[in-house]
Amino acid sequence: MNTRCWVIIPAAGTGQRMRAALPKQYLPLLGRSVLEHSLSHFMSRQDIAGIIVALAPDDSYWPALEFLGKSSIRCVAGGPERAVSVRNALRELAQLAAPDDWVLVHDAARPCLRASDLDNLLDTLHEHPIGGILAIPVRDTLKRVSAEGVIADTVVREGLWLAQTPQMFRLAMLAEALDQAFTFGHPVTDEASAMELAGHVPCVVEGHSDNLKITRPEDLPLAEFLLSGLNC
Ligand SMILES: Nc1ccn([C@@H]2O[C@H](COP(=O)(O)OP(=O)(O)OP(=O)(O)O)[C@@H](O)[C@H]2O)c(=O)n1
Ligand SMILES: C[C@](O)(CO)[C@H](O)COP(=O)(O)O
Repeated sequence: MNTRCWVIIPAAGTGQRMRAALPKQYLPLLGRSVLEHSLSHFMSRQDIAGIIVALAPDDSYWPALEFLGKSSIRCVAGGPERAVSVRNALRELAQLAAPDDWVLVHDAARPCLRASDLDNLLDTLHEHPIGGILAIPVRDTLKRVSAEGVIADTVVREGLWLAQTPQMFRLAMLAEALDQAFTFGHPVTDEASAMELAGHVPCVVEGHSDNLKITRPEDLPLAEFLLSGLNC
């Protein structure tokens, strides 16, 4: 049976750390919004069955966006945390997809995803029983810093990776894992954390550091440089 691939784009955040006048996923980036760039990596792909975007319930920006293919995207109400937004989208997706279908969750705030990294993730994991994530190994020395702003200790960085998105998991497994995380009150900041808590062992596919998450003001000009250089 051919399993299909679906995409969930959590785009319901408020971008507090960005300190911008509007949610960071709607900030302009080379002539279109950050969100449109992130969506564009999936819109034209024949191997993506559909896209669900989780929007803030009071989002007034999405209706004003006009781009080719927008009407093919389903929208759901996001929640107070990213994981709730993803869970809401999974519930919508459960009406469209089969339990063993793949779901790729990709942050709206990651517009610089390389097509080659997405291809590599799909090619590496498409027959895997569980799935996994894009990630990059830590390159800097890591310090744990105390509340007083001084170094408490140095964290051994061997084996440490920075999780990115897309995070690619079997739909039913992920939905169950997220529900369990909420049931047991475990806050999760990514899908892999919920899968780990459920006892699964997600894979890691190495990506690139330019798949940055636009989080703070300095990230936007960096994304502009990367996108113009990568001709994404
Ligand atoms: N309740 C939330 C919070 C975040 N997100 C989305 O999850 C992605 C990663 O979250 P993050 O970078 O933390 O975005 P914000 O929560 O908007 O940022 P901040 O923490 O600075 O407010 C973003 O695309 C964001 O829109 C979401 O869909 N629902
Ligand atoms: C999912 C994620 O991008 C992986 O690094 C990250 O956990 C999102 O965290 P945020 O605090 O919601 O930005």
